[in-house]
Amino acid sequence: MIDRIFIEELTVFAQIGVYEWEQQIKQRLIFDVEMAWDSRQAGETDNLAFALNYAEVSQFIIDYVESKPFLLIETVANDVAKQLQDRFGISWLRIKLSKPKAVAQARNVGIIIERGQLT
Ligand SMILES: Nc1nc2c(c(=O)[nH]1)N=C([C@H](O)[C@@H](O)CO)CN2
Repeated sequence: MIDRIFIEELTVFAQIGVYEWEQQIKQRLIFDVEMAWDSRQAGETDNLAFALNYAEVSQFIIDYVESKPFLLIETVANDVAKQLQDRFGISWLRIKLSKPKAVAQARNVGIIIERGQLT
């Protein structure tokens, strides 16, 4: 299956980081997400019920990441991937998670993960 729903540059303000000073502030994380989804039924019926609702997925990511503190971006990416797969029935996804202010000399740093199988 080759269809994908994507979300680009979803911004979330999170308590994230390994250092003491990072526990006191919120920092910007940016998500780029690609999710495999068979879109044929939605496309044939024009019915959102058969679609992977990107608005719902976006809101879930925001609520989840804002709900608790994290140390590593690895944990955020891994947890969000697992939650999305379990809650929305997504067989494969790729998450690029950026923490743009983390290294002053770099434009951006982050992680890219893929989970599941492209069927
Ligand atoms: N691979 C990682 N390296 C680092 C992380 C991380 O989450 N994953 N985090 C930090 C600090 O929190 C940093 O962002 C503070 O500027 C350092 N390295």
